[in-house]
Order: sequence, then C-alpha cells, then structure tokens
Amino acid sequence: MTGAAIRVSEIFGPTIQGEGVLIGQPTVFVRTGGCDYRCSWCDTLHAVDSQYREEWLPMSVDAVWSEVERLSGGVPLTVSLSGGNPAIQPLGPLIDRGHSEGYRFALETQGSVARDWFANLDVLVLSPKPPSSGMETDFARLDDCLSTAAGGPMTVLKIVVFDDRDYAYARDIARRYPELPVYLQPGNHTPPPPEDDSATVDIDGIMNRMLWLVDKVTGDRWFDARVLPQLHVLLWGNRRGV
Ligand SMILES: C[S@@+](CC[C@H](N)C(=O)[O-])C[C@H]1O[C@@H](n2cnc3c(N)ncnc32)[C@H](O)[C@@H]1O
Ligand SMILES: Nc1nc2[nH]cc(C(=O)O)c2c(=O)[nH]1
Ligand code: SF4
Ligand SMILES: [Mg+2]
Repeated sequence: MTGAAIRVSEIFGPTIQGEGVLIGQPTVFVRTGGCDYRCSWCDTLHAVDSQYREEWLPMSVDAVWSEVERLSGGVPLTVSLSGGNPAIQPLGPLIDRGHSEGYRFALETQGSVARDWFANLDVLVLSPKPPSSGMETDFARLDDCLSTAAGGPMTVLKIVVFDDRDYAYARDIARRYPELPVYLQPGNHTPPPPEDDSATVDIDGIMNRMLWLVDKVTGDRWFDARVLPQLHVLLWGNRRGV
C-alpha cells in the first residue's frame, strides 16, 4: 500500500463544484472524516462529529483512486478534496497518483493545519472562519498554509458571511492578504442536522443574505470581492452526495 490510510467519509460525483473559484466545474468529491474545528453552523457535521466516526472508512490510496476513476469514467477532471478538514489526512500520495493520470486537485481547508503537499495542489481554497462560527483564527497557522503552498497552487480565500461582524472579518482578511482573490459566500443558517440531509433549507433567507452582501460590497466599493452563493444548495438544498 502506498502511504498511510485516508479516513474517508464519502466519495461522490461527478457533480459540479458549487462554491467559489471553480463554481460550475464538473468534479468528483473526496470528503475526509474528522475536523479540528467545530463551527456553529457547519453544514457537514456527518464528516466532523466523532459520533459518526465509525462511518469514516480508512482507505488506501489505491482504493480511493479506483473509486475516483470509476466515478469519473477514467476521464481526468478536478478532484475536490474536502471534509472535515482534509489537511489532517495524509493526502500527498493520492495527489501524486492522480497527477500521474492527468487529474487535478483542489483542496478546501480552514487554514489551521499546513502540509508540505499543499505545494502539489492545483488549487488551494483557504476558508478561515469568521466570528459567527465560534472559532478563533490562528493567523500564524494561516500564514504557514500560504508559505507552504507558495509557488504551487492557485490560492484563493473563501469566507462565509452571516452578519456585519463576519463582513468586517472578511475585509480584514482581504487587507491582510491583498494578493489573494476573495470569494464571499452567504451563510446557510439552516444547515442539515447530520442525521437528516432532507431537512428543508431556507433559500429565501439565504438569497436575502446574498442581496445584503452584494449591497455591502458595492456600497463599500469593494470591487475586488466576488460574491457567490452555494450553487449546490440552490439546486439540491441540504442533500448529501451532490
Ligand atoms: C464543510 S467545509 C469543509 C472544508 C474545511 N473544513 C473548511 O471549512 O474549509 C467546506 C466549505 O463549506 C463552508 N460552509 C460550511 N458550513 C456552511 C454554511 N452553513 N453556510 C455556508 N457555507 C458553509 C465552509 O466555510 C467551507 O468553505
Ligand atoms: N456540489 C458541491 N459543491 C461543494 N463545494 C464545497 C462543498 C463541500 O462540502 O466542501 C461542496 C459539496 O458538498 N457539493
Ligand atoms: S472547519 Fe469546515 S468541516 Fe470543520 S466544522 Fe468548520 S465548516 Fe465544518
Ligand atoms: Mg458543503
């Protein structure tokens, strides 16, 4: 077996990337299990809460890779690595394997753990957490993620915004990293409870938050910001595996 086992919550697709810089692009998701954060509004608790850890299978690189190849029909695409926090899993050998077959890799992480294999990614999405999450940003660690990735992937920021404090946080982060593109994402205040992915989602509420966010950004003449909804939530609500 190449490398240590990867704890996998789910592998699904192809679907479209619903968020941020790759929005609309066909992708297969590899969602790892386990997270060092507990965001108050996390929409993926089935891959975070240790209550569900028996559903996270330790898989070899070969096993993960054959599932990605099966789902993609062997046609190279961008694989989205998410979680949980995928940075706490040994994903370097998987990335090498996929690259050797012509696939690309995008990874989403909160920026709390840096890995040397970040440099081998094609896209690194850093999603530091605003005050409404209840989490504290460790800027030294976020800086580490950036310096580890330097010269490698296209790196972008994606910040979830629920309220004025979150918006102020997003502006601060953007000022701190002026070289990074910033994507703002309205928060889903009706995320699914982990055991029920059919729970209804308040699309009108999310769209109102989106409109508010557009007003904030344009009112402040923050013309470098990009504001995008979670497209998969608009299309499929809280459903899992899409
Ligand atoms: C589920 S997380 C997994 C990856 C990593 N742990 C992270 O937070 O970046 C993927 C993305 O979903 C976002 N997200 C989680 N819950 C959300 C919610 N209720 N509304 C909007 N975005 C949410 C996160 O901020 C992150 O950008
Ligand atoms: N279609 C789709 N796009 C996504 N972008 C980020 C996701 C995630 O849960 O990390 C996600 C997801 O679960 N589905
Ligand atoms: S860091 Fe990501 S996966 Fe972890 S609790 Fe927060 S939103 Fe959920
Ligand atoms: Mg999600």
